[in-house]
Amino acid sequence: MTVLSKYVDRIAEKYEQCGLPMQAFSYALVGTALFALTVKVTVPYLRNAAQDGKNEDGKRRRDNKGGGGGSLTPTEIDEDLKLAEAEKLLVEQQAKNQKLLEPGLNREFLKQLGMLVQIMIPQKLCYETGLLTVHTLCLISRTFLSIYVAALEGAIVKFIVRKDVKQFALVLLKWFGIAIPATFVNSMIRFLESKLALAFRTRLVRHSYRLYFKNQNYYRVSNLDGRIENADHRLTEDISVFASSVAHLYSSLTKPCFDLMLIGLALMRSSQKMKANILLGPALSVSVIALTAHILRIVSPKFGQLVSEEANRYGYLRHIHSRIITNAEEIAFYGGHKVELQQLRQAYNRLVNQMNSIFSQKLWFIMLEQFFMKYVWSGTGMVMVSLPILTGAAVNSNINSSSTSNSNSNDSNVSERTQYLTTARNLLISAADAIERLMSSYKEIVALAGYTYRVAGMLDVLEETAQGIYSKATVVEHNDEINGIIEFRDGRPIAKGRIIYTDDVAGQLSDMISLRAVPVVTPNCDIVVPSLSLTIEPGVHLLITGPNGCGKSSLFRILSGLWPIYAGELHIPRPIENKPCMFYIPQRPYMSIGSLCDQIIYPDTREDMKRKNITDNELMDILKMVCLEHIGQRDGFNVVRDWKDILSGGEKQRMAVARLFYHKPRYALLDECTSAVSIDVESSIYEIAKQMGITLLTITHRPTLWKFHTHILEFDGQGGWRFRKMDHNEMQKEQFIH
Ligand SMILES: Nc1ncnc2c1ncn2[C@@H]1O[C@H](COP(=O)(O)OP(=O)(O)OP(=O)(O)O)[C@@H](O)[C@H]1O
Repeated sequence: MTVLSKYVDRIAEKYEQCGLPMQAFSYALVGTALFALTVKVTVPYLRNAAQDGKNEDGKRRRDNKGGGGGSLTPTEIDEDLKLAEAEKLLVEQQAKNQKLLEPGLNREFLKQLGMLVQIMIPQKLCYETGLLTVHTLCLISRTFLSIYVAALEGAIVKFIVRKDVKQFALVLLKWFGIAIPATFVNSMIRFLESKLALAFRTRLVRHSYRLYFKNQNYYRVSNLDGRIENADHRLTEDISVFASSVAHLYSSLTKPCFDLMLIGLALMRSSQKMKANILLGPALSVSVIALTAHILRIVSPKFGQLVSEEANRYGYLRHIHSRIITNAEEIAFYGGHKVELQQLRQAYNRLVNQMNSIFSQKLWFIMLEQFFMKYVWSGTGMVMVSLPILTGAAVNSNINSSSTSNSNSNDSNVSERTQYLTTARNLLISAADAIERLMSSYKEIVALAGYTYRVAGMLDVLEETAQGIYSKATVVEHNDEINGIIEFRDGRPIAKGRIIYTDDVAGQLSDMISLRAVPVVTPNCDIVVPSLSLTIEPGVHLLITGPNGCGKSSLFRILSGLWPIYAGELHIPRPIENKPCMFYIPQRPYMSIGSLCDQIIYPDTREDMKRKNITDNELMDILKMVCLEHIGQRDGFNVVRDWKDILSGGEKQRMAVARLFYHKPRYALLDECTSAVSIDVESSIYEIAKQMGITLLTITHRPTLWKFHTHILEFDGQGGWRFRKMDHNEMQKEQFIH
């Protein structure tokens, strides 16, 4: 800045020599700056207007397409249409997002923050309040130390002016002595801030993990509800940033407040010493600060909204990355890297755009902020410091008495004033620093509002989904009722169906599963089957068939309680801890992290296994039943491996069946779970399952499995179905085929 102003001065002098007055040069400079600012403000609007014009033009050309008026080629028109469609979707999405509450410094933010604080500090006396107390004490002592150091520095200058070497050395020693506790307190403040952030984060993580796993929320949130796109990002990154931001804000708000209070008092005291008006300086500074703060508040960009959007886009980028990692093999087989790369680039570009927009908004805001804080406040500070000397009674009396007093007393007065000036200057620098921190805390508070919105929003959604309240953009129109099946309230479908545990009926334990007029409805509110009624008892081995997408797997989702029941009644046995009533095996089995033993006993733990008195030998027997004993012999039961990659598709399916034999449930929900298993092993698996007394509910397209079932449920793909006992010929279907 100094170099620039010197340069400007030199140029102005040069022009003055050439006859151009300095004033005209200043006008030209200010005019250019104003012009640049006008261009900066208006160009985006002009650009938007031009874009709107272009869109209109494109629309007109598309409209003219039928009349043959446009000169575009069919490919260009196609591209144009696609772009317009994509833009429309984006605008709709943005409009929807804007309708939702915008994060910012408002009542909703305070409410959400209050709710999160209650989670982070659950009791008056807890670890977090202890940390907060020690932290606060450190912050207060740091302020006292700053004031003491400022006073010492004033005294040092006074003794230098007086040429008092002995006193100077003494005060300098004191100054060094105070440096040790001062630096320790500084370091302690940072340490406590980090500890506080970690403590808050731990409380929040524990709370949100508990919610995330309540009532299968991890499934519901991503499948049945559309409000949280990347739960993983919110549960990790957002919580961490929120906790750090709260802890940092605590110190960056309280410390400057203490500073201001105590420094203000110290300044007033030293003004009083100089016999000056103690209210004039503070009144002037308060009015200047209030005015500048007000201006900054008005022109401040909406940082909360900007930060929240940035976090959204960052989350989406991570989501695309994790999708690629999860589906790497499939993508590699398809050679889909071009599409995936494009998606990754698009996601990254969107993040970059958002960050660029934040940077450019910050550029002007920080410029204004710095101007106020560095120049306007410094000027006010100078006036404040000089006021007691210029208007102080001591000064006037000194001037009046100067003719009569001796030179010694004059020296003493000068040194006193120098001490006052040095101390006041140091205190003012600390005060200005405190106010600057307070002002920049405003930006942090607004950014915190963005994170609060994301974290509190996630907890709200988790609470709601745990209670079965979902919100998802459905493809169907929200009529009050769809075919008399789904009822909507406030745009949300109501799950009116009932789940009744069979032991609730007349207090008798029954193993029966019964559906009474239950519709099969997808999370998008598509009705796949309007009404389904059937009863399955132990020993009723049911084969479920039908075309793709007819609702076979959806029936299992309803039986397992994953999808809500919108009407009718579902009677199922009450689930008992450690003894599952129904056990589901999907086509692509899930391999957990851990050893071979962990794979077989999943979702049991080793402790559960011990409690059930199951030994490694029994596990080996189970492996033999599914023809996987060679894996047990090769790797043992305790070696941790990445089973997802080590086992082949068929082996993974057999491992899943091993789980079934370990748990021995009353009902097995088998969703094409042996499609990659050889036919002979598959038959033996079904035989063993029946011998164990497990009732089979099988979805399959393989006729070889028909003989293991007694009943059949056929979906026609149009919402119709037929449930009946299989006749003898159907059971022997395999023989006819061979
Ligand atoms: N999570 C979901 N959200 C929305 N719709 C879904 C969801 N899962 C399935 N559907 C839809 O529900 C319908 C029935 O799906 P379901 O998985 O039950 O089919 P299926 O009969 O098992 O088919 P397949 O034989 O191909 O496995 C399909 O139209 C499908 O698009």
